[in-house]
Amino acid sequence: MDKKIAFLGAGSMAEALISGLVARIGSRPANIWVNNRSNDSQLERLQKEYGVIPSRDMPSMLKGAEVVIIAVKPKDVLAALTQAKEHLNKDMLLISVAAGISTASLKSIIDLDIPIIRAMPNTSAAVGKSATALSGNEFVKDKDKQLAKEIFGTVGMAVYTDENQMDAVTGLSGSGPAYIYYLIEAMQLSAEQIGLKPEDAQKLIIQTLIGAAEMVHTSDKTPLTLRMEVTSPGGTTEAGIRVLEEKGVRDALIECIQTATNRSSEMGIELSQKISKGILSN
Ligand SMILES: NC(=O)C1=CN([C@@H]2O[C@H](COP(=O)(O)OP(=O)(O)OC[C@H]3O[C@@H](n4cnc5c(N)ncnc54)[C@H](O)[C@@H]3O)[C@@H](O)[C@H]2O)C=CC1
Ligand SMILES: O=C(O)[C@@H]1CCC=N1
Repeated sequence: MDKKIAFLGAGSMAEALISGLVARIGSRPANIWVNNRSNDSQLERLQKEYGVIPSRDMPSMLKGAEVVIIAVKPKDVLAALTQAKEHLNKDMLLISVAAGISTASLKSIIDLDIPIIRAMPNTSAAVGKSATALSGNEFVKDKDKQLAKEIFGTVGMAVYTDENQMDAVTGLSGSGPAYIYYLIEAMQLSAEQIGLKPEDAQKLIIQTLIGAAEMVHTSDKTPLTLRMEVTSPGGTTEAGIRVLEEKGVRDALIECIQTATNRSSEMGIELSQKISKGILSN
């Protein structure tokens, strides 16, 4: 891709997207510009590792940029966009990955009628496996939708949805990798306790997860059917799953995703309040 892309923010999400873009679409690294608030060594590292251009000079960053991606924390969106807004124009596509922040809030900060896409990827973008949901404001045209889909499509799967679904997407798949890592951490701890060698356990855990994901992905069977196929009456799985049920793990997961979803919506409200009070700092 030959388009100039400017990243405002250079943290985990920006890096996951950059690494995916550079590795997968052969985006020319010299077309990817990136800034952050103050961490010079992080910018140097990104330059070294991916060949992208670090810059804190907003006019140079945004001059000729066709896509501007906001990848700062939700609480920093107002400050970052306030700094950028006079260099934005209607030929640009603004994409925000900030959790909870609506396209209406973004538009009210920049005060410009330009296409804005709210995206919710996840950090598996770094390995080309993000699950990304996208939604756009009223100025988004088909070509903008295609461009965003191309960008996020190169780092995984990308689908369009209604903006009112985005908080739920954030709670489910935006935060989702962390839930899976949490499960892996627990499996690692238990492997230690049951006396497995850590290096064997690691390989077994990873392959078990990949295999189960692949089964759900490719099989016509429901997860329940697949689970029942593992569960022999009176056997090990039944004994293990009984503990999960007794401890309320299913309910805990449901509550976890609901709470993350609620938090996304709260973060949106917090930003709206800051915008209406004109508070730029954290
Ligand atoms: N980490 C994740 O799994 C995901 C994160 N997101 C969203 O991505 C955004 C970034 O998250 P992370 O990368 O995890 O955060 P992070 O804390 O790793 O990175 C944030 C970056 O923004 C920079 N920054 C702060 N204020 C700035 C300003 N005024 N101008 C320019 N840069 C500024 C920081 O220096 C840092 O480089 C958040 O809004 C988050 O909701 C979305 C999906 C998944
Ligand atoms: O924890 C967060 O707020 C961000 C949004 C989705 C994943 N990480």
